[in-house]
Parts: sequence; structure tokens; C-alpha cells
Amino acid sequence: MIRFENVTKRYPDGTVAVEGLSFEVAEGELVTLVGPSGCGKTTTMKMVNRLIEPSEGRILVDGDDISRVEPVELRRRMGYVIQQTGLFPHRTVLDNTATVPHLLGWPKARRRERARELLDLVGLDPAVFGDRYPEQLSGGQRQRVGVARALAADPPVLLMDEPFGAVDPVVREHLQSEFLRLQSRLHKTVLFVTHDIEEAVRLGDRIAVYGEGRIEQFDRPATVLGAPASPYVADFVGADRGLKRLSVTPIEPADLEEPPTVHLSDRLDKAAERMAAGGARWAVVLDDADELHGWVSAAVVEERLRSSPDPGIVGDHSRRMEAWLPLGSSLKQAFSTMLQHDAGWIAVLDEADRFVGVLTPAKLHAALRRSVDADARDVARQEVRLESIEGS
Ligand SMILES: Nc1ncnc2c1ncn2[C@@H]1O[C@H](COP(=O)(O)OP(=O)(O)OP(=O)(O)O)[C@@H](O)[C@H]1O
Repeated sequence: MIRFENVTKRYPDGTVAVEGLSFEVAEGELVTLVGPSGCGKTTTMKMVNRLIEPSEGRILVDGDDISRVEPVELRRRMGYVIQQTGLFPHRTVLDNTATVPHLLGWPKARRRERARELLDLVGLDPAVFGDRYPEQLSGGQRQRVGVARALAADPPVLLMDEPFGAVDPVVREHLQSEFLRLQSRLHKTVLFVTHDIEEAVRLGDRIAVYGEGRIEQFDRPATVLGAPASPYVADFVGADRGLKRLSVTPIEPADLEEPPTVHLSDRLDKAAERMAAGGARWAVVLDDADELHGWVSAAVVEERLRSSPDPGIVGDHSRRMEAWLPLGSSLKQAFSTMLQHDAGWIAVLDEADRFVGVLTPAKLHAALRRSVDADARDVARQEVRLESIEGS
């Protein structure tokens, strides 16, 4: 969708901002450009909407060489969001949002309706905020208006230059989550500039790590974190890249242990047999609808069977499960949930809330190792045998 072919930008004073840049952003993909200040990220982005012209090479958007497309026509295909938002101070939020439809000559009623729809989409109630002026908004709200405005004419491409750079970390994280949710619905082709590696990793389908004027590595976040291409990239992503990688590695069924399961209404002797057969010290307890209820300890069951003539059913001795997560959650969420509940393992459920298995600290470690190994060999994670890791 966006293709750079050997692009160099040399400014009139001789500064080479980027050199020999070649990469491609696929349709519907979100690519983050990340790197230290002055490495050429903004120059790269501004060449896509022709605010800056390349000195050498060419850029194609949807197959068209953009040097042959009128800048005004080109920019209609692209929403542009910048850190300073660039909202017009004397126009209301609604009018700001409707800027591009206005330029395109849409009738007033239609563009106002579109602006309301967009404000809603970015989480601002148009009835509350529509008639306010930019200075009557918080920084985070202004950024949302910036995003709404960029989306107003439904362009296939979004260019975002540090759009969440000016807000505090908590608001930024919130805006990032909202934007990810939006992107999962809209599937825009997005080029996103940031100097924050956490943001790049969190948002990007792929990330381009810039050195001075060139891309040092262009890959999926997990790969950049797990197998940095050079000491420079390793240094840039940080010594804690293993921890960062946890946040971009999802839990998969193959990562899970399958402990014995028993039902609330099962008799205790039956539950004891199940656990003994599997050599397990505990079992997961399901309710009558086969949904997760909790867990029961083998020691408690055995003690009960020894000491009472009428030991009862599993439901009398089971404990509620508090730590659980859906499949696809990140290993970081899993680790954090374990810590929060002081739990040695957590249950994992599928989309239909059915119990799939449990993640233990050992399995979490194995999943991380396996995902690094899978990336290095460019195979699916399921194809990496767990034994080879656990035995190593
Ligand atoms: N108009 C210009 N004339 C000369 N040099 C320029 C011009 N604009 C940018 N540069 C230089 O080009 C290099 C790349 O700048 P660019 O703005 O693309 O970096 P960046 O990675 O976006 O940095 P930041 O994160 O600080 O915004 C820098 O050395 C900068 O000083």
C-alpha cells in the first residue's frame, strides 16, 4: 500500500536525513517508526504526503508513484495527525472535525452528521463536546479530536506523527488502547512515528527501528525484542526487552498444562481417584454447565476421606477461582494476574468461556522461550517442541 524504493532525502544544507530507505507497509497494517531524536522519522512520514520531496528514489501509494499525484489529491487519501493537533482555535470541535468534508464540499448537514459520528467513535460525546472550542478541552480530548478529524473523510491511509506525545503516560496508555480498538474495526494503513519503544511495540503490527537516517530492523515487535538485529537495536529496545516481549506474546493452547478436572457435584472419592491417576496435587473444578468454578486440593480431599465417614461432594471443599484469563491474553497479563492474586497458576478460558488449561510459571517461561525460538527459525510457535526447551 505504501512502498519506499531506495529513498534518500538530502536537505539543502547538506544534511542527509534518510538514505536508501526501502520498505513496504501492507494494506491495513500499522507500522510504527521508532528511533532517537533526529534519526529521520518525521522526514520519512512527510515524504508520504509530499510535505517534503525526496532527493532520490520513489514512493508508491496504492501503486501510484506519488511524485505524479497532485499533493492536494494525494492528501485527500491520507488522514494526518500530529502532536500539536493543529486544531483551529476559533472553530468548534464539531467544525474542526468536519474540516476535510468541508474542503471536499460536502453539504452542511452531511458533514455535521459525519463529525458527530466520528466524535462518538473516538469516545467524545458530540452533545457535550461538539460546541466547545479546543482550549476548553484536556490534552487527551484534543488528541481525540485530532484523530476524529483525520478519519473524517474515511481515508485509507493514516499518517500519525507522535500523536500521543504531548499527554501524560496514563492518558497516553488510554489513548493507545482506544486507538487499537478503533484500528481493529477500521483497518487503516497506518504509518505511526514515535520515539517511545513501548508505544512502538504496543501498537505496531511491525516496527521499523531507525538508526541515523536508516532502518536498522523492520520486523514484528516480538521478533525485534526477541532477536534484535544488531547491538544498536538491542541497546535501543533496552536491557529489559525480555519483559517487554512478555507484553507482545499471546497465550496459546499449546502453552497450557491440563490438570485433572472434576465437577462440583462429584463425590470426593471419585475426585481423589482422578487426581491420583494424574499424579496431581489439585484439580480444576467445573460447574454443571462445564464452566470454570474453582479448584480443589488433593491434600484436603484425602484428609476428608480419611477423617469423615461422610466426606461429601467436591463442591463442599472447593475454592473459587479468582485468577483467570482468556486465551490470547499476553504473557505479561498472565504474569501480572499471578502476582496480583499471589497464584502459582492461572486458568485460561476460550472465547466461549470454556476452560482450556492452566498456565504455570514454568509454562510461561517455556512459552516465552518457545516464541523466541520460533521467531529465530521463522516457524509457528506450535512447531517448536516444548521438551527440547524444558530439558535444556
Ligand atoms: N529543513 C531541514 N533542513 C535541514 N535539516 C533538516 C531539516 N529538517 C530536518 N532536518 C534534519 O534532518 C534530520 C532528521 O530530522 P527528522 O525531523 O526527520 O527527525 P526525527 O527522527 O523525526 O526527530 P524527532 O524525533 O526529534 O522529531 C535531523 O538531523 C534534522 O536536524
